[in-house]
Amino acid sequence: MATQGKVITCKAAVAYEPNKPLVIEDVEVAPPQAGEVRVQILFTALCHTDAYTWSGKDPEGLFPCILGHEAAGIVESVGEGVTEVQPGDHVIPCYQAECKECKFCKSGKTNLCGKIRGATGVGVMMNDKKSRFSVRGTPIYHFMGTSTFSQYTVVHDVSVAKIDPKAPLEKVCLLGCGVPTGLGAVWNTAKVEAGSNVAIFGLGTVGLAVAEGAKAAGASRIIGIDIDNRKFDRAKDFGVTEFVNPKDHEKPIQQVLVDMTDGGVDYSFECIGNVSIMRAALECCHKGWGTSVIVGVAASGQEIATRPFQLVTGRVWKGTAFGGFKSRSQVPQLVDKYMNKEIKIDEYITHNLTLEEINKAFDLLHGGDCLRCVLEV
Ligand SMILES: NC(=O)C1=CN([C@@H]2O[C@H](COP(=O)(O)OP(=O)(O)OC[C@H]3O[C@@H](n4cnc5c(N)ncnc54)[C@H](OP(=O)(O)O)[C@@H]3O)[C@@H](O)[C@H]2O)C=CC1
Ligand SMILES: N[C@@H](CCC(=O)N[C@@H](CSC=O)C(=O)NCC(=O)O)C(=O)O
Ligand SMILES: [Zn+2]
Ligand SMILES: [Zn+2]
Repeated sequence: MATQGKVITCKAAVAYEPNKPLVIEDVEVAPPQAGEVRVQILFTALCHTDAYTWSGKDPEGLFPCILGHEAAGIVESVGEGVTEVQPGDHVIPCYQAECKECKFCKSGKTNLCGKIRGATGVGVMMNDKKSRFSVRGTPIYHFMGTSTFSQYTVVHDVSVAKIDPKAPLEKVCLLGCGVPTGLGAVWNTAKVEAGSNVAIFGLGTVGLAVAEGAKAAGASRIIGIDIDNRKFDRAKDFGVTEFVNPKDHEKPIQQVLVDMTDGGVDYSFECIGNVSIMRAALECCHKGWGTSVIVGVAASGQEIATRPFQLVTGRVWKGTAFGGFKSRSQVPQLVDKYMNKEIKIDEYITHNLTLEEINKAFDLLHGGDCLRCVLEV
């Protein structure tokens, strides 16, 4: 490979300051060190979490940085000791690593991995605690261990899933975050059973993927809650059977749902990132067994609250990261499921733009029509 072992200069979208438009820059990307992989990113989507960090509300948000964590590409080169991928492999970068060796990975109880989390939380690589990105000599922080708003990125080898080379990268990039998160929240975290009543707060990509997962699990009532009535038509295609807009009711939304479901739902999912709604999602659950899963990411300083009596009387409060999927093992399986038409992806892609148009893509993300916007990088 002509570029192997050399610095690559390529285009990337740099976030210099919170809420200031991203700048398309010529970025220098250093070669991968031991245990690292340099990936040519071909397609990346935007997730609400990118907007959250860009907003300045993420306590781990560091600037200047290269955001992006829902992408697909091709391995350009690998560092010393990398055995599981090689140049030319088609891959999905995974912000939730899977080393298969740490106490988290070995526990069998979680998909969280501890091997590199300390480095990814401070925007650097594990080896030397430095960034592989720079612009005119100034280091640019990594983000979530992925930084996919760049034509080339460097990731840890434990953060890259090798996938079927026949899979269309412009579609399966979505398996880097939102769709698995929603499906896995239902299948892995809540373990919804057939016949259950489910409430989903927030009908964006993550909420709709929860609906898709709940339908596949055989849920009988799937109640979507959103503040925009236009969301319902689209949500029906993903499995939502009933729609509630809190603005149409005087009573608190949890009471509305309790009344609708003879005492509360079996499972609820908060897919917004709003701590008041997290409380409502818990309190709309049935006494004795109702389980609420927090999926949304809330801003720094926000805290959840409820009367402990809600838990004493049998409701369960849980959370999920990447839907509980073990990334390197299970992302390739999700790709296969998509190829076998067992899960949707195309239906979540409402817009397609290029990396140069990334600021327009962020504007779209805040409009009600956009689920996922895929950028050609
Ligand atoms: N735990 C994890 O691993 C992951 C968490 N996330 C988080 O999940 C959340 C959802 O992500 P994503 O689907 O991309 O985001 P979206 O913004 O697309 O979805 C959120 C939806 O909730 C709606 N909404 C906003 N306020 C309310 C309200 N008060 N009541 C009901 N609905 C409301 C929004 O409407 P409108 O568009 O009109 O504002 C939107 O349709 C985010 O917080 C994201 O950071 C994402 C991926 C992984
Ligand atoms: N830095 C953020 C962390 C936000 C968060 O919870 N991220 C999710 C993924 S959100 C994807 O779109 C996650 O996987 N969390 C587990 C983890 O190890 O980060 C903050 O501090 O708010
Ligand atoms: Zn995401
Ligand atoms: Zn691990």
